[in-house]
Amino acid sequence: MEKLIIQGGMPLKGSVRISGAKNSAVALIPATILAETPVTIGGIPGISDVQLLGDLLEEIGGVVSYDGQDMTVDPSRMVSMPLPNGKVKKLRASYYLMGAMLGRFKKAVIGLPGGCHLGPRPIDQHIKGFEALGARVTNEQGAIYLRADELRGARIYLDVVSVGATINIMLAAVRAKGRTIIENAAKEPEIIDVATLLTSMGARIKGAGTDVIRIDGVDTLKGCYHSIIPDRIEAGTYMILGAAASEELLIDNVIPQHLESVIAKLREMGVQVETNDDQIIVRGSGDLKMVDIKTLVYPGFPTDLQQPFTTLLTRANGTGVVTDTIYGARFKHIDELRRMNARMKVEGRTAIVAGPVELNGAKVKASDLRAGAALVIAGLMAQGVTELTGLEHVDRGYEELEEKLRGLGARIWREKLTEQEIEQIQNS
Ligand SMILES: CC(=O)N[C@H]1[C@@H](OP(=O)(O)OP(=O)(O)OC[C@H]2O[C@@H](n3ccc(=O)[nH]c3=O)[C@H](O)[C@@H]2O)O[C@H](CO)[C@@H](O)[C@@H]1O
Ligand SMILES: C=C(OP(=O)(O)O)C(=O)O
Repeated sequence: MEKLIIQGGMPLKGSVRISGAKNSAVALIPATILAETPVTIGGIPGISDVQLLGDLLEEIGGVVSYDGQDMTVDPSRMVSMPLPNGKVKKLRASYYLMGAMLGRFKKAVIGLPGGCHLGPRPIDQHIKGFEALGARVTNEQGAIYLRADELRGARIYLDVVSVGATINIMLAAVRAKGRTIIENAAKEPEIIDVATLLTSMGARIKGAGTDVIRIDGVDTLKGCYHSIIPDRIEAGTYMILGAAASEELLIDNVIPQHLESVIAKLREMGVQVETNDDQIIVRGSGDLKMVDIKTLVYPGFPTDLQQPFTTLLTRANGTGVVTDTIYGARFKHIDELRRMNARMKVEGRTAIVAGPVELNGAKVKASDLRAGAALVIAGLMAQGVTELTGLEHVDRGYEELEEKLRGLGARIWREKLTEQEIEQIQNS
């Protein structure tokens, strides 16, 4: 086990290149199951969720190679091996194996997924979709059993706008007989990315990126090459860092349109943000105006950036209200930020932040992925040294975090935890 040591207070400057999108990669990799010949995806980020999914595809007979950029999956010898336990429980996105294996093999057994603990993460809409397509779905001792004699297209109205359910239903429906219509679908860029891959594989999908998606099932899908979209959440994290602790930060390999809500919020605070085709430049400013944040489905403010943005608000003047309408309990970073001198508290689905305050370095723990990002930014803003544990969460989503930050002038490195520190963490 390791900890990150962050020596705060260094002014950051320079440019950072954004990796491929985690939340696309974790759906694109399972989608390769649906093909009958090898699929290559370019720009796959080197993060632990990717490693786990690669291992899972190998468990079911896939041949997977990854050179740190391109991942090639040969799905030709895959079988519908049950995966009730083990690695499926370590990440949320293992639920995409349900849709993909159901689509290809008409059966699957997948343990209920893990991922960040953000409060309840139900999958009732995924199951409703699979059932509408003709699958029988049962939960037996914590594993979901899916079986179908054949999948038939259906009209499915999602009761809640869900990224996971939209993608999972799309994965199953591309090889169903006839037309599927998903109404009240989510519109996130990652959904368009998955639909683009599936279309290159031979699927017939219209409307991805709008709230009605039409899918005409096909009998077979073939291999192809697909280039992943840049990670808008990683980009947003560096934009927030740029506003919080840099003179000027250039964020390269980004699609600015994916971050309009974040750009607008930063500008509302008085941060200078410039965009061009595939870059964003953020200039930190002395005085920041306090703002309220409310997370919403895309194109609203992303829940995945709520936690890092809360850290930035500690520098702003006044009192702000942060509301997470997607995951109302996504506030485990607040207590840790308070250890660093932040003035904030949680009230129901909101956090109240008062600023400006000067953050102090402290020993803190990441409870989940974006809480980790929030604390890394806090550590870089703070006076003194911050020691961050819980790095297994951060490693799920940020490729080469320390390397990228050191490239901007940050003093940040990893150290092994002592036995005494490991014992303290295990007892806390
Ligand atoms: C809409 C949204 O912002 N989705 C985010 C969510 O995706 P993720 O795929 O985890 O969540 P969904 O988009 O599926 O869920 C959105 C909301 O619908 C609820 N729900 C979902 C499925 C279901 O069957 N039943 C149900 O009630 C969820 O509890 C949540 O409140 O977290 C990911 C990781 O943090 C983000 O990358 C996604 O952008
Ligand atoms: C919470 C996240 O990931 P996951 O849904 O995979 O747990 C995230 O990407 O912020």
